[in-house]
Amino acid sequence: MEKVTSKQMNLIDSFCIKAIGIPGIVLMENAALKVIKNIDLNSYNNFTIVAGVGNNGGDGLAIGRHLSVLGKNVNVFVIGNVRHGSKDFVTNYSILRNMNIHIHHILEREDLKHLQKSVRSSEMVIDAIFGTGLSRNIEGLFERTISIINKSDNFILSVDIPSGLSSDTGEILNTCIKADKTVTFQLLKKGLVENSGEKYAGEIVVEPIGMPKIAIEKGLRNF
Ligand SMILES: NC(=O)C1=CN([C@@H]2O[C@H](COP(=O)(O)OP(=O)(O)OC[C@H]3O[C@@H](n4cnc5c(N)ncnc54)[C@H](O)[C@@H]3O)[C@@H](O)[C@H]2O)[C@H](O)CC1
Ligand SMILES: [K+]
Repeated sequence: MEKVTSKQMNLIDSFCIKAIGIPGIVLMENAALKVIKNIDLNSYNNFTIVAGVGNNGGDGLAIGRHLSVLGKNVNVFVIGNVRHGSKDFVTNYSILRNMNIHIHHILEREDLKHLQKSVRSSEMVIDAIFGTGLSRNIEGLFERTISIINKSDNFILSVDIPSGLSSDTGEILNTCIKADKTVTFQLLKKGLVENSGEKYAGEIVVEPIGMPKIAIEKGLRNF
């Protein structure tokens, strides 16, 4: 199976959006629905969603919306500065607010007790903190958040990449989510099957999200 780097994925992404005209929010919605497809909805009713403020976080918020609409109990946490949020993250953030779905913001250590309480009462954590945009060592509140999630006895499903794993090299950037399952979008990211990837990714499922072959070939030609 073809393995790609984050650079190649970004090329494919931007070709889809800019050259073909598939809006990023459409890809994000497709991604969210493919994660829902990989959740056994008969076995899980209580979820903790932990989202960063990039598009990986946007995926997480869209997943939370669908789970809520399906009648599941969902606690949504956002970590990072929403004002720095990506465009598509902000779209999904606003939708949740308009639906009066409470969003817990992890801004200081004090806020972690709400996360601790949530993971004690949930059965599954959706890890949507970082995806292919992880760019430096994870520290501070992000590190503590990952530790709380890893110590919980929840089933951990990572969106695209376990947060903390480099999608290019499979190295851990100081700490990493230890996922039971990773649903990765469209193509297998190199880091998932190299170095620490296999130890942290859990079961890997590659789910197409509607990217046309013409876009994929564009990205694969650039390495
Ligand atoms: N490629 C596709 O076809 C699709 C990808 N989707 C999802 O988008 C993410 C990639 O999103 P991106 O916005 O590029 O980056 P991330 O969300 O992974 O994170 C970037 C975010 O995090 C900040 N950051 C990076 N490193 C750190 C750190 N160590 N500490 C704190 N903050 C950090 C950075 O500043 C950004 O704010 C991909 O994985 C998919 O899940 C689409 O949604 C679907 C199509
Ligand atoms: K993730």
